[in-house]
Amino acid sequence: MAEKKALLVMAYGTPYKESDIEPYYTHIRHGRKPSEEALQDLKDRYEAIGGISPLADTTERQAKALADALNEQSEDEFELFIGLKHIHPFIEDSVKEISEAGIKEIYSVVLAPHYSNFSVGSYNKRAVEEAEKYGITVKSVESFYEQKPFIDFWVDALETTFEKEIPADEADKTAIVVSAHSLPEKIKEHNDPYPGQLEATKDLIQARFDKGHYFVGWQSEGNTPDPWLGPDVQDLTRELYNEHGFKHFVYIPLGFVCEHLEVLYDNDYECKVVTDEIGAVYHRPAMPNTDSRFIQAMVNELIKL
Ligand SMILES: CC1=C(CCC(=O)O)c2cc3nc(cc4[nH]c(cc5[nH]c(cc1n2)c(C)c5CCC(=O)O)c(CCC(=O)O)c4C)C(CCC(=O)O)=C3C
Ligand SMILES: [Fe+2]
Repeated sequence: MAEKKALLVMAYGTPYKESDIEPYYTHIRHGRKPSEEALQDLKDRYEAIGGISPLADTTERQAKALADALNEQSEDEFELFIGLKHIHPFIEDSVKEISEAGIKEIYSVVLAPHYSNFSVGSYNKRAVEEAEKYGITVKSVESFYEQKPFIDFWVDALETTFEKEIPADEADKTAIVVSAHSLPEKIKEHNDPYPGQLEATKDLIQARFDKGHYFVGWQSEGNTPDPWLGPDVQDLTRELYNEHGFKHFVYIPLGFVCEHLEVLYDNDYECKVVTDEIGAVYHRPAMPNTDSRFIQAMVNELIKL
């Protein structure tokens, strides 16, 4: 039998308890402490979604579902390790653990569908740099947004939303807002594939579900002076209402893979403030979480490596 391999599932990470918020935020800011005001603002947002984020638990369930599906479908045997970007277990800690387990080959995937040098690229780089210290090889999934089961998931989510929540004669008065986490606009200078991949995801979904009107937006931009990719989903909502008078807004934040702060606050609270203000109806289908189609999209990419 072939030697056991490591499946390294990487994700953003979230505070486990309130006292983790400050070190977590400091890590996101590359070691610079946030101001008291910015820290309080983040604490208030976690408080507004119920104290802490469901992300830690969901990441674990997603990783386990992925490892199970991969082990069922692959001839190789994979042992699961989780490595996080901004809190323990950090990516480097997990790679060290893999070396201590005597495993020589890592297959890695980030729980994010699109590739940017700034996001998925930086996770992969951290894994590779640490693995090199131990003579471990790393093969990485770079993206999975094009995978048919991933598109199936979102097409089905839209079909269900239109069927259950939007009267047939109002489908034409509906905006579908496709979004991902914004990144600094300067990524475009280096031909980063991220904006094009979000646009392509929209096209793949639209080719299979052609009700409503599609728009691409960006959300959750950081608090820095440099310009970020836009339009921001809140501004876009207002603009679309002013131009077209849409009655329904369906948000599909498909750059994310589960309900967490960015979805529960930036969409479900902030975008809803705008739809309430203009008198339109807010819709946000459930996120993939452990849906088997989402899991299969990642399995298909891992098996190709
Ligand atoms: C591309 C990208 C993804 C998607 C891909 C991936 O998943 O990797 C993502 C996901 C997430 N981002 C998250 C949380 C945060 N991101 C922040 C700040 C930032 N994110 C950035 C990028 C991304 N972030 C950037 C460029 C910054 C600015 C940093 C700077 O200052 O240069 C901040 C600081 C405060 C604020 O700005 O809100 C927080 C709290 C959570 C966890 C939510 C939870 O706990 O439920 C998740 C899944
Ligand atoms: Fe973030």
